[in-house]
Amino acid sequence: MSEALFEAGPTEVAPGAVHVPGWLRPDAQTELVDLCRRWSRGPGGMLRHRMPRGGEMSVRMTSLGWFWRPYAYSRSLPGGEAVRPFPRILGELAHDGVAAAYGAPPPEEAPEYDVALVNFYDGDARMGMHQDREEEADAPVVSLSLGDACVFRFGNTENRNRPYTDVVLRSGDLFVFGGPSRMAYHGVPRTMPGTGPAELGLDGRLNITIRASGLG
Ligand SMILES: O=C(O)CCC(=O)C(=O)O
Ligand SMILES: [Fe+2]
Repeated sequence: MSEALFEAGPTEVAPGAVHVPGWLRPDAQTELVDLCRRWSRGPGGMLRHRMPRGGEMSVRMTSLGWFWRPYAYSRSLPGGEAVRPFPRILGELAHDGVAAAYGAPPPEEAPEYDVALVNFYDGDARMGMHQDREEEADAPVVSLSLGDACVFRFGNTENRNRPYTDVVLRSGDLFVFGGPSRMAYHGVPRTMPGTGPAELGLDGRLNITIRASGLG
């Protein structure tokens, strides 16, 4: 029997880390892929960042709201150009995503979502285990996946190693990590080329993480 016969609800992978499969309807996925294409054309474009030790990331990335590079945010792009403003739709998706994952929207006084990183993975791209720690606010990170599925490794807050849980993130899935899991190490050991919905017309995987920078 195919597992697709069962409509999976939210699953808590670790305290404060919740996976909601199939959260984005197909038309919302299409709209987001179109927006990602527009955002990736600039300013800034899709960059493969250089790591402090010299290697290049295999993932291509564009920043919205604040510019991220290993390992800091800045207000403008390296050339001095302004970063593309944080799109209102991503603020709404972050709010609704927190509500869907936790069963309650962010509290009134919660820090404002103001930055998003758009990651593009071709079939060979991956992301090593890391913490999202450049933010100064403790709001949950809201992650949306589009296109090819991937293995998302969600670990512990101590180090890059076990214990961790491997979760398959598919197109339209929501993953929220906050509270005791906000500083958990996580990464993408591999994608699964050719597994995205054909109608998206996307060769590869896009991931959008929406965050509160706390940088004001
Ligand atoms: O691609 C993903 O699912 C995770 C991306 C991520 O961890 C990040 O952008 O910091
Ligand atoms: Fe991350």
